[in-house]
Amino acid sequence: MVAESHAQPARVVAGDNDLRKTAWRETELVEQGAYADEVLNLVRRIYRDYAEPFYHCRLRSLESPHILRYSSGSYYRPHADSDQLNPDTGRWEKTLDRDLSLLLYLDEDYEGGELVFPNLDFEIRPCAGMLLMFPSDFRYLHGVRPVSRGQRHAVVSWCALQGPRKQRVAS
Ligand SMILES: O=C(O)CCC(=O)C(=O)O
Ligand SMILES: [Fe+2]
Repeated sequence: MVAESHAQPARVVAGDNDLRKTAWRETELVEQGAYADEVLNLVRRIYRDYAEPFYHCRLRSLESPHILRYSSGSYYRPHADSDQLNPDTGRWEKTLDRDLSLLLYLDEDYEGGELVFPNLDFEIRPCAGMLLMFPSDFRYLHGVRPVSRGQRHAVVSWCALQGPRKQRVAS
């Protein structure tokens, strides 16, 4: 599987049921309004209570979490959260200061929307309350299959870590 650069035209070339669309993603960003602080505190707590002891690391900085809404037809093509493929060299380059990615899922009642890790030959159907964390680099290329019914929401967050292990968190 070869990931493509972020610079993709928003043109649909295939049916709803696969990831062969040229737009990088089709998702909606949910306006968090008065809940933004609560979401940020929740995510900070998750990093502190789960990520730090598991990865033996310390948080350095945290981006404001996003909440993504996937309605029917929404999808996210395979991508790495911190790295981009340089089309000239064919090599992955770290372009964003992110070490760990966090996904927290909010819904049960939808179809499609599986999270796929093409390089790991692994996919999972998120359910409400499921928490996933993984290193943000190209080893953990991931994407979301099109949702075919209902709505799927995900809290998405990325953090940078302190210290020498920050470039590549052990899996
Ligand atoms: O919605 C998901 O399961 C993944 C979202 C994602 O990969 C991202 O926002 O970077
Ligand atoms: Fe991602």
